[in-house]
Amino acid sequence: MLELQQVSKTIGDKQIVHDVSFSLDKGKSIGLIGPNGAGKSTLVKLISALEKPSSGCIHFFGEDVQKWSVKKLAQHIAVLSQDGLAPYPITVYDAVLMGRYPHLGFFQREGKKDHELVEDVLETTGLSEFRDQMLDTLSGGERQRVAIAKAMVQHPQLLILDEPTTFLDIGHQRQILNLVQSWQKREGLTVLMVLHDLNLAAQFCDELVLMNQGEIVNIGTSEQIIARETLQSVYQTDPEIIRHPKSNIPQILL
Ligand SMILES: Nc1ncnc2c1ncn2[C@@H]1O[C@H](COP(=O)(O)OP(=O)(O)OP(=O)(O)O)[C@@H](O)[C@H]1O
Repeated sequence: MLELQQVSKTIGDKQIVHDVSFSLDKGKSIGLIGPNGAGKSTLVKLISALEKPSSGCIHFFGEDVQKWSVKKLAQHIAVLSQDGLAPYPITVYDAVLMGRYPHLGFFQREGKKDHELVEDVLETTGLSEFRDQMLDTLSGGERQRVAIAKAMVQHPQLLILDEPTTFLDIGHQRQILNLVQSWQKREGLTVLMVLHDLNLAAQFCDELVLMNQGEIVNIGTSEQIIARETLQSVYQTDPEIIRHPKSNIPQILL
């Protein structure tokens, strides 16, 4: 569904992303991990066509995303940044409804179906009680949930999340990732998320792509990637690897 072929990005004389190739199947989730400055956010900007690669190509269902209009991009790909939605003075309901805009025609107003969808999604995301509250009065965690709700009504095929848990407490981290995971399983959503927390990445992603210095170091399951030698060389630290008592997934103790 998503395929990157030898994608590179150079800014000035600095090569930020170098020769990156991987593919992502429909309905799967990939965790993009790696140390600070590895090139993860830059790669996300390239995939979501916010930036152009210097060389290589990115295909979505066989089409070059760089050639897509902004509207077509928004119909297929939703991107969530780490701080969620900007705190504009509009209600939660209106902010979520904006997720329908890419699907409306020129000058077309939202219809009954759009409003029903917003109601459903507010319910699913536990936001019904906030529907009339202004976005700029919400906490960071609540705003992040509104961003997920808006992405849900946008109905993308690919959801990209750049560090979605940065400003969230552990309860809300789990809540957001559970929401994304159940959406993925329910509707076959494809997910690409940048995560610094390797324990969450191991628990919530089907596959991990480990980057360092602009390049892919390794791609595999958490079993393959969350291994002492692999992490030691990339992160310059010596973590203990243990097993999650319930899921048996490898987890890191620093
Ligand atoms: N516009 C730019 N001009 C120059 N250098 C840039 C630019 N954008 C990114 N970089 C550099 O590219 C490298 C990769 O940045 P990027 O933000 O993609 O890394 P990252 O893996 O997301 O890092 P972090 O985990 O710290 O967010 C960094 O060294 C950064 O300074």
